[in-house]
Amino acid sequence: MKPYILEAQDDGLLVFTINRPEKRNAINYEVMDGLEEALAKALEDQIKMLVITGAGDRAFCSGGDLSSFHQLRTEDEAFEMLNRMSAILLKLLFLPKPTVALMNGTAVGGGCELASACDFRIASSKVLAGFIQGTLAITTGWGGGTFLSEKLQPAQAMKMLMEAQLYDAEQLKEMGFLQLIFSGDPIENCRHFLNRMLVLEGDVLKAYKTMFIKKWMEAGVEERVKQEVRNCAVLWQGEAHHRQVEKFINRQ
Ligand SMILES: CC[C@@H](C(=O)O)C(=O)SCCNC(=O)CCNC(=O)[C@H](O)C(C)(C)COP(=O)(O)OP(=O)(O)OC[C@H]1O[C@@H](n2cnc3c(N)ncnc32)[C@H](O)[C@@H]1OP(=O)(O)O
Repeated sequence: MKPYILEAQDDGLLVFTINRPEKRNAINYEVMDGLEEALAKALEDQIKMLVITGAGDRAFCSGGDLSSFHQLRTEDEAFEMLNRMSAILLKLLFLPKPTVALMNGTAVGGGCELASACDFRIASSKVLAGFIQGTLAITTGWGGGTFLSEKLQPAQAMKMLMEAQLYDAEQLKEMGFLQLIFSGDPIENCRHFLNRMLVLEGDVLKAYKTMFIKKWMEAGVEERVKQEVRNCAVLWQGEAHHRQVEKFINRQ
């Protein structure tokens, strides 16, 4: 089974689906390859918007693939992976077209970082989501902390990062993380959410998005993400982090 699906639809939507439901759509290197492919495809003229979602109804994305990334022991090894994924998420943030995290299910850790890089987050009413990295004795390491601090009120962003817990859909909307809670078919609800935007010319959408990109560039987002990656890589090599990940991997 291919770990991702990329589908360009007639109305200009490009839909990227992480297709690892049995691993709760955890991100491994193949999913990263897929995201890079999607971001290149999204630049084509006929594409108006990019939607990112997960297969199945359990998870949007459970973050980094812990079995695979647990092999990375040192700061340098962690840095390489974190740096690659942060570059992907920066590209997503700076994509000159609107992007949507269509949260069909739970989003944990890096799954929330992926969602934070998108312009809109809409979620099924059953969703739980949170930046639980703190419980693994690391911080966000893909740029998500920086993105969140640009998108939420500072105190809300800080609370979400520092509490390192999962919240339900109502709480996420209240905090400003979600723009819409839906029940029923995710893609139908996503189309409904995007209806009015999709009828506009692609150049209009692009011009508005560019205004925000300029703001983020002026706010030094790129440099702040680099610092976030470096900080996380240092924590990654600590014993406390490896111990917590082993606990998850070896749980019964
Ligand atoms: C590494 C980057 C870092 C960052 O920079 O942000 C992070 O992403 S840190 C966060 C890493 N993610 C996690 O800690 C989440 C771990 N997973 C869970 O807490 C739960 O699985 C879930 C996401 C809440 C879903 O729970 P549930 O629906 O009950 O499913 P299971 O727990 O039974 O899992 C089913 C299956 O999937 C495997 N799985 C789940 N998440 C991951 C993951 N992140 N990496 C690898 N594999 C994962 C889990 O091991 C089960 O597999 P099997 O035992 O083989 O069935």
